[in-house]
Amino acid sequence: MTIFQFPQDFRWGTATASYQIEGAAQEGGRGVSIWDTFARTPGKVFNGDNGDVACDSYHRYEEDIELMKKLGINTYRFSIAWPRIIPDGDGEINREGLDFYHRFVDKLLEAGIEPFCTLYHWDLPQTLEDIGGWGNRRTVDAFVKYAEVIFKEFSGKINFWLTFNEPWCIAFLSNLLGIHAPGNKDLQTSINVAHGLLVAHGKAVQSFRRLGTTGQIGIAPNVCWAEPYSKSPEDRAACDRAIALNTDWFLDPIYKGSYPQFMVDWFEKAGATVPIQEGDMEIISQPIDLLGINYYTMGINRFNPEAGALQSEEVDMGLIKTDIGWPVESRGLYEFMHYLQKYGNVDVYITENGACINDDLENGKINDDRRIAYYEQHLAQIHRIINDGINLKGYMAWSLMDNFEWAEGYRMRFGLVHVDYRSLVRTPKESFYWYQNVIKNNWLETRI
Ligand SMILES: CCOCCOc1ccc(-c2cn(C[C@@H]3NC[C@@H](O)[C@H]3O)nn2)cc1
Repeated sequence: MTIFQFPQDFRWGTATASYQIEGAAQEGGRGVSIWDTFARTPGKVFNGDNGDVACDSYHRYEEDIELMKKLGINTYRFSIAWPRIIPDGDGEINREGLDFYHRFVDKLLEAGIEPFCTLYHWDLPQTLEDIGGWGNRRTVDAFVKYAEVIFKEFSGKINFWLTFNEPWCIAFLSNLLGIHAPGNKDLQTSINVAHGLLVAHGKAVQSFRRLGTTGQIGIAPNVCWAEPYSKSPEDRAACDRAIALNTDWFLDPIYKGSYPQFMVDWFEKAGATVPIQEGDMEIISQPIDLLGINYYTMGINRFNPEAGALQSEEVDMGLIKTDIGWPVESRGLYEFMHYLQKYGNVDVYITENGACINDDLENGKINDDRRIAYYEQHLAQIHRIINDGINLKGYMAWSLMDNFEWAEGYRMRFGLVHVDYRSLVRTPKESFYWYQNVIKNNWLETRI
C-alpha cells in the first residue's frame, strides 16, 4: 500500500453542466438552445434522449448540494445556461433565470462549497445559431453582453470562472465531425467557430477586468494526448496534429497571440483559412489567471491519409476500456501536464476527469470497482504531477451524478452518484464513498 498526501490547500470537487443536469427546459423563462434542437433531430442522440428533464436539478439542486456536503467537496464546477439568462440570445434579460442561479449559488456558499462557474458549456441560444453561430460576430458580441450580465450579478459570490468548456468540442466535434450540436460537417465552418469563440473569450476577459469582477478567470480545453504507433516521422507528425488541434490551436492564440503555424499551413493546404480581423489576436491574448484541463484518455496514433482532416488515426492497442470505449491510460495526463509547461507553470485545475462505467443497482448498491480503479490511477498521476512542481491546484471529478452524455444520451454513466431517470432517485455509488474518503484524508491510499 502507498500513501500519496495532497497539499493542504488542494481543491477537491466535482463537475456538471447546465444542459446535462438541469431539465426544466421549458420553465423559468428559458429559451431554446442548440441542444434542444439537435436532440429533437432524428438520429442525432441515442434513443432520441434529450435534456427536457435530465436529472431535474433545476428543482432538486438542494438535494444535490446535500450530496456534495456528504461527499465533502469544497469546490463545485457548474455551468450557467445562457438561454435562461438571455432567452433569445442577445435581447431582454430574464430575471427569473438570474434568480435561479442566485438561489443555487447562495446554497452552495451556505454549504461552504466554492462555486466554479463555466459561462458556456455548449447550450448556445438557437436564435444565434440561426444567424451563423460563433462564425457570426453578432454571436461574439451577444456572448460578451451575457458574460457582463453574469459578472455584474455574481461578482463577490463567484471567484472561479471559465469562459468556455472544451473549445475543441465546440468547434471541431460539433462543426467538423458533426457529432455534437449543431452538427455541421465543414472544416472552414469549424475554424470560423474556433476563432469566433476565441475572440469572445478575449473580449469577455477584457470585460471581466474592466468591471473589476472578483476572482480568477480562464478557459477549459479538453486534452487529446497521442503517442506515435511507430518511429516514423509521419506517425510522429500525425500525433502532433492531434494534440495541437485540442490544445495549441486554442492556447497558442491565448498565450502567444498567434496560431500554431504548422497547423495553419496544414489547413491552408485543405483550402481553409483563419478569418482573423485587425486586432483579434491582441484581444484573444488577454492574460488569464488559470487553466481548466479536462482529461479522459490518450491514444496511440498513426498517419493515415484517409483518416479525416488531420490524417491521424488512433490505433486500438487492446488496453482496458471504459464502457464508452475510451482506453484507460492515466499516463497521458502526466505527459500532457509536462507538455503544457511550454505555456509556463500556470495555475491548473483538472476540471474534468472520470470514467464511463455503466454498472447498475444491485441489491441497492452500485459496486463500480472499475471507476474506483480509474480514479486511483489518475489521482496517483495527479500526485506525481504536483510532486514535479507543476502548479496543479485542484481536481474536479466528472461527474457528481449520471447525466445526459450528449449524443450518447442517458446510456453512458459518468457519475459518482447513480440517477434513476424514471424516479430521479439519486444513489451514491461505491466510488462516491471511496472519493469521500480521499477527500476526508486529503490523501490517496493505493492498493499497489
Ligand atoms: C468516432 C469519432 O469520434 C470522435 C471523438 O468523439 C468524441 C465524443 C465525445 C467526446 C467527449 C465527451 N466528453 C465528456 C464531456 N466533456 C464535457 C462534459 O460535458 C462531459 O459530458 N469529453 N469528450 C470526445 C470525442
